[in-house]
Amino acid sequence: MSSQTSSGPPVKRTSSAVSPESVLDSSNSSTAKKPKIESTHKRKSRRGRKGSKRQQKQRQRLDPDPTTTEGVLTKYTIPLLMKQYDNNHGVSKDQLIVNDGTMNWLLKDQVVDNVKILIMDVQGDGVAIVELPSHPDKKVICVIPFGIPGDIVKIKLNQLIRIENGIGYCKADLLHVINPSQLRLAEDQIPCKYFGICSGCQLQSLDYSTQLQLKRRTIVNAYRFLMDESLRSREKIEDKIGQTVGSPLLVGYRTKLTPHYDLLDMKADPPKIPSIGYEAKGRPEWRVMNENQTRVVDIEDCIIGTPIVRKGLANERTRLSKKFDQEGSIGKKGATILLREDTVPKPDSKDDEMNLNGSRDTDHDDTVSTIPCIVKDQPYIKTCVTDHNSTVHEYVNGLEFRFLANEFFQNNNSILPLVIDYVQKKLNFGEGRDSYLVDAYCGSGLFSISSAKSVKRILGVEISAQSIKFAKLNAELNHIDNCEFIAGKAEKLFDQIDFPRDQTSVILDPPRKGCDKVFLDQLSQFLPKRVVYVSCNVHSQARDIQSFLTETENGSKYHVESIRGFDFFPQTYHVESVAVLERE
Ligand SMILES: C[S@@+](CC[C@H](N)C(=O)[O-])C[C@H]1O[C@@H](n2cnc3c(N)ncnc32)[C@H](O)[C@@H]1O
Repeated sequence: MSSQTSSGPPVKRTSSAVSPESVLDSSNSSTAKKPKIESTHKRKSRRGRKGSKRQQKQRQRLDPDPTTTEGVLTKYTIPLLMKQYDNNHGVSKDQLIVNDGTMNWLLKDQVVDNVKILIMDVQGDGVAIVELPSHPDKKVICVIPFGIPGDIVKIKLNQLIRIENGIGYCKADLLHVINPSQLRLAEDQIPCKYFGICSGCQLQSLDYSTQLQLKRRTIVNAYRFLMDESLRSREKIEDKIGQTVGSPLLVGYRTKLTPHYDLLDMKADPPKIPSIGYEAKGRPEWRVMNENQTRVVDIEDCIIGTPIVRKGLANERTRLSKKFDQEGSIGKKGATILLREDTVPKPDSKDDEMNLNGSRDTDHDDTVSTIPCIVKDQPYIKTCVTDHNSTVHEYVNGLEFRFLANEFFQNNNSILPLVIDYVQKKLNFGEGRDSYLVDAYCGSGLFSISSAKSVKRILGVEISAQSIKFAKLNAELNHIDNCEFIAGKAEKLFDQIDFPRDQTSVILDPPRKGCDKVFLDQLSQFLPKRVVYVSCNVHSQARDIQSFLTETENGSKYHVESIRGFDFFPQTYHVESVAVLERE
């Protein structure tokens, strides 16, 4: 590790001991106040009854859903930090800035030196308690994107946000790393030049093993926060949370990117071509500082995209730039660009190749850009699809999946074989295909079709009629005749299920908000042998598992068998969590 940041003189690393385990220290969390948890649909109807949209937004800001990143920050991380600070430093929380509506303009733009980052929040931002030069008797909690625990940094205060009990926390920009944490990688080891400016990735300045440990810690903390202490200790939850499984690809893994641009840029006088990329985050001097930084960072290349998606980004940027030169605009709507990898058999002739669906290289004879690959020992090619309504083809463990380009499909093809293998083991199908599988929130049938050979019958349910159409097609393409798929809300499956419960396993893979209470109640009444809950939001997963085990008819007959993270999105804070419930 080098001991130098990108700008300024050589610096010494901080001597304070910082282990990956303390990246988000939660040692006192068992005493943190547990939030009052309401299921998502209850919150919605409560909101629906009261007030205008503005009032609802205001209330949401003051009382965010505890399963959202803002909810975790304000209801768990900040109270925990205050408690630790209280204990360790003898500083009363009376000294913290209260946001009474007058403080915002006093704080804004203050530059503070020698700020020590104490912990990292669930979104990968550093959090510190900052002594204010303007108010020597006061302190303010600051959330500092790209700060790492143990860093000593220079920051600029930004917006003060009011949370529970009038306490405020301040968003701040990391201006300069004065003394880097032991965890921080040297500048030249950070893979992307936009890191620190672009909001897309949060963890590139940590090595991969630290990223994985951090993601396990996110899961541990989510269960500490959202599950009752008595249930946690009865279930020995923390002992059951395994090491997070890494992605085989650390960059070049994302089969879908959706960069966007700001239409307002074109309204300037004279109009200018908008930046195409991702939202800007922070205004760092510690990385490349662009004086004219716009709301969207202009990204020429995104290293987490697969090679063909990266090529697609370059093509689309050239195409839009030419369009702007000719027409003075790149369009009035559709400010998001879809780039999705498609894998198809290599066409026999050049003519067929010209007719392929995919982004074209307008700098080189307008041909569709392709990258050769091998699928099932045959020559295939990859293209980058940009049309939302195109059918996309993807191969997982030799099985073919088709789906609409703008519908859901997992975005990291490299980790899917590991996840599918793990999930199938946990679904614990018996010998001789006498098991049954229910696939709730099944999308275009990834888990069903991957499991079809091991079970007698499968029933999948999914709210998107388009995805169900493709799930049926995918079963046919892979010569599978024991899967049935129905369109509708997940609970619809209980209307028609006739599987023997003792031989049935259920896989759930809901969207970020998690499951509805009505679904969990019916799942419990159905009483399957096993439940494997795959989630892209471990906080809603923890809430749902707490609710299933303690509030549903048969919940007490289940116990948590294991919980394990899978890193679908290296370099970002996201983690996918797979929890397994087993009936006694
Ligand atoms: C995270 S994706 C999982 C898809 C699939 N398991 C896969 O891996 O490809 C969640 C899916 O749930 C669907 N969905 C959202 N709300 C639903 C509901 N209430 N009932 C059934 N499906 C729903 C979405 O359309 C989406 O396809």
